[in-house]
Amino acid sequence: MQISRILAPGRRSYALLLFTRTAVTSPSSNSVRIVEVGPRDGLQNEPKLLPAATKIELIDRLSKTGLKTIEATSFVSAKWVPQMGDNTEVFCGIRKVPGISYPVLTPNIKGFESALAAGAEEVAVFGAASDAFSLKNVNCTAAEAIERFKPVLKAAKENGVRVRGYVSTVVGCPYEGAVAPSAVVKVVEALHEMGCYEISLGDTIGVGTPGSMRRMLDEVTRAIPSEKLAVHCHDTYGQALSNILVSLEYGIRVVDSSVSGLGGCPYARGASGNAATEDVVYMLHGMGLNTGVDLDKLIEVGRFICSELGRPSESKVNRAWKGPQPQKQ
Ligand SMILES: CC(C)(COP(=O)([O-])OP(=O)([O-])OC[C@H]1O[C@@H](n2cnc3c(N)ncnc32)[C@H](O)[C@@H]1OP(=O)([O-])[O-])[C@@H](O)C(=O)NCCC(=O)NCCSC(=O)C[C@@](C)(O)CC(=O)[O-]
Repeated sequence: MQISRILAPGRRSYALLLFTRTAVTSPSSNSVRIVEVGPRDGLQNEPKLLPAATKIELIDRLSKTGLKTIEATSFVSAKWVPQMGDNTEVFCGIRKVPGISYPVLTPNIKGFESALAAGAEEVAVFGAASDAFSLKNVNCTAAEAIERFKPVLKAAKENGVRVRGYVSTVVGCPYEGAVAPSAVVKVVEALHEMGCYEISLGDTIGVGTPGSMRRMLDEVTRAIPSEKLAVHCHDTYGQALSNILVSLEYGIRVVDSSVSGLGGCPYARGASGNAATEDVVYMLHGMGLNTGVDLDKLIEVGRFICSELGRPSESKVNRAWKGPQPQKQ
């Protein structure tokens, strides 16, 4: 699979072409699951409080696009992230479609208990590979955050709730700069051992490049199988799609993205939105990979939320879209 590793650096573009062919012809690797993070990651940084009804409508519309995972909200402190203060109202207000998972973020047992009371069946804990970011984001070090997750994982197991894990700052930290792959491995292994069914690798501030992603993925995929991994690429430096392509090369088949590229982390200054879901889906479909997402419907949802927010879409595909492309005869 990782053809680039056996080719000289100058020949890596050929490697990607070869990889694309491999992916298209191998049925087992032909599908990619998109984790839509727009309603949570996309909106958490919005300075103006959005009505819960708009968030509910966004999620309900996303539920009709073919997406199978839609991160709905987070059960964090409203003092820290005011935009998520309506978590219970939003979570209870959405029309849950059978077959779609609606995970919510829970930083500690308090958040987990509130999420459980609201009826959550999947939660996500979020750690980081750098202490400085962790301290700003959740007010404790990376190692202390892992300790806070232990009771969450225990309670989740007792209640039949699935837990996803996040690792932020996997290639760069807004406060510490470049992050060593070994620091990422440490947190990934801890989350994996603790029982997270999947671990999402977050380039929180979008500074990664195919080079730094490869260096990080070389080590992480040696520690745990790529089937357990997802990528979460912000697009601050315009590298998100390239970085997602690299992760596909490593066998990763779960990609986080945000409709119309909404988002950013309130505790990572300068971070822009995630890779836009429309752009990711367009790229994957163009590679012959299946996402189950109806791009036309997704475009409409992107236009809906951007009109609610009063700004243009960050998705190039959404801005350019003129309807479905003609099919080859
Ligand atoms: C984690 C805490 C709560 C620690 O905050 P703390 O102040 O250290 O917490 P504490 O345990 O000392 O409690 C202080 C107060 O918060 C309350 N509290 C305590 N826990 C909760 C909770 N779960 N829900 C609601 N309230 C809570 C608690 O009850 C108490 O209330 P008070 O007595 O002052 O009235 C805080 O730092 C926090 O909420 N941080 C949120 C950070 C956040 O949401 N960041 C964005 C998400 S992460 C992200 O975007 C990155 C990601 C995932 O997308 C991947 C990537 O891009 O890299």
